[in-house]
Amino acid sequence: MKQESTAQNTPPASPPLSPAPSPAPSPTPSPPSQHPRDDGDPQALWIFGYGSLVWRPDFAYSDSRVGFVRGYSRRFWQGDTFHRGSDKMPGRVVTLLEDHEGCTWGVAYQVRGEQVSEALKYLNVREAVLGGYDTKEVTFYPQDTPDQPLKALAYVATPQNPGYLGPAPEEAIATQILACRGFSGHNLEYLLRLADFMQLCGPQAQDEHLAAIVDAVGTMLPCFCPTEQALALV
Ligand SMILES: N[C@@H](CCC(=O)N[C@@H](CS)C(=O)NCC(=O)O)C(=O)O
Repeated sequence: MKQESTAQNTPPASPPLSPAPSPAPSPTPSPPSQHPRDDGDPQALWIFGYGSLVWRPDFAYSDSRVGFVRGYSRRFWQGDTFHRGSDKMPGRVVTLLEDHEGCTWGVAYQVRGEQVSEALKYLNVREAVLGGYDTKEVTFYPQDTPDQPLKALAYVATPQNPGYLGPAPEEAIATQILACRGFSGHNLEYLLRLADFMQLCGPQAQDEHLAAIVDAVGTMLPCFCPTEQALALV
């Protein structure tokens, strides 16, 4: 799926949100040479998104593919006190859990030339500095060519990071999502945009954890009687 190499690219899921808040000066990310390279183009790098990167990459890329990674499941187990929550009310965002039976759908973005260092510099702030994520090499299977997998870089929040919240009943996660918002918007928007993307991927892309949280939110919303103050937060 060819994209113009501009930061205004619209990934296959839905148009990007308003630009992320301008990041604070970031520590120098690890040199790109340490990251998985595209065999076809050694200057290129694929970056796998499975959460907000699916609908708002906010970095320039040359190409994108919808597809999946095997051996991981997506879980709303990472706390977030910046993008979708606050120190007092941390939101919940996704990470990847190693799961032999797991399969997680998302979007891989190809960055080339100068895009590589720009993307890594930006993501280092958005994901690592502000989000507590670490980088990990994964094997990405494009939906259209699963027999031609790609090495890609993913940002994963491990249990060792201070923001990690870990497992909770889906109903509790839904309640937390309904109550939280941060600098990038309401946590509910994060959930529903991800659910929208999974809808677009078609029936072969299932995420029971995500679906259970969306169902729990749907059950709660009618009796979620926000106070005037709570409405002001949405
Ligand atoms: N690393 C995952 C999750 C990324 C994610 O959701 N990170 C949060 C940081 S806590 C973020 O960037 N949020 C921006 C937003 O919520 O719009 C991905 O590849 O999409």
